[in-house]
Amino acid sequence: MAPTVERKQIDITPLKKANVPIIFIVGGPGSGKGTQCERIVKKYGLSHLSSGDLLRDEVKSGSARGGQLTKIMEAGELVPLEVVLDLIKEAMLKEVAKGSKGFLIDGYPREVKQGDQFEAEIMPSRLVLYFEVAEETLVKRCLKRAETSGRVDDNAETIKKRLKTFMQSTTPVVDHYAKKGKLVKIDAEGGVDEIFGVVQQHLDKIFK
Ligand SMILES: Nc1ncnc2c1ncn2[C@@H]1O[C@H](COP(=O)(O)OP(=O)(O)O)[C@@H](O)[C@H]1O
Ligand SMILES: [Mg+2]
Repeated sequence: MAPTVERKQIDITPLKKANVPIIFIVGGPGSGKGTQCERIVKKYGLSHLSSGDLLRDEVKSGSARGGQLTKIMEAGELVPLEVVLDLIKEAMLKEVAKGSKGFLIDGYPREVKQGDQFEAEIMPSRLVLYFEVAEETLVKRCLKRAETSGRVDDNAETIKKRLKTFMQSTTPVVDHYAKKGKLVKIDAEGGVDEIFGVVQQHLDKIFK
């Protein structure tokens, strides 16, 4: 039984007051979530919060919790929901204080209960953008990124585990939001510009 993670008491009233659109960005490792989020931020001025980046920052902080996190990430497994959710909440509050127009929550949810917990504690997401890429393409892209990323989890062995985690835990997220009529599935095999063209067709409807 995983040790229960103590929750921080975080007052999210400012988030509820701001009531700006929240978009979940879902996709396998190397599916291009981060790349497309950069384009979206440039065009729509939204706040981009990557769960992986927030976790890596926590690891870099040298905190005791960071030490535990890096082991889980190197194993390609999922970090406890509560840890990620509290990091995201704190980051969202900082953004809202600066007047955020909306959020791209990148790399979260990675399992159905994460999405449900987020929506129960904060507010429902407006849309779920799912970047769909074939497994072999994901592996190729991650190995290519490994040449420069310096990430502890960009190596052949961990990439395989992350893929397994994605197939097992995250693909159910896609069906979960498809059933809610909130999923936009985007073929992300092609070039960055072509994919971003499709992304804009969906986001232009929300952000004038
Ligand atoms: N929502 C999450 N829940 C649990 N663990 C997460 C979550 N997001 C990221 N992680 C951890 O951080 C690692 C890297 O995530 P990320 O940077 O989003 O990878 P990528 O961008 O390649 O998909 C994941 O393999 C996992 O160990
Ligand atoms: Mg990423």
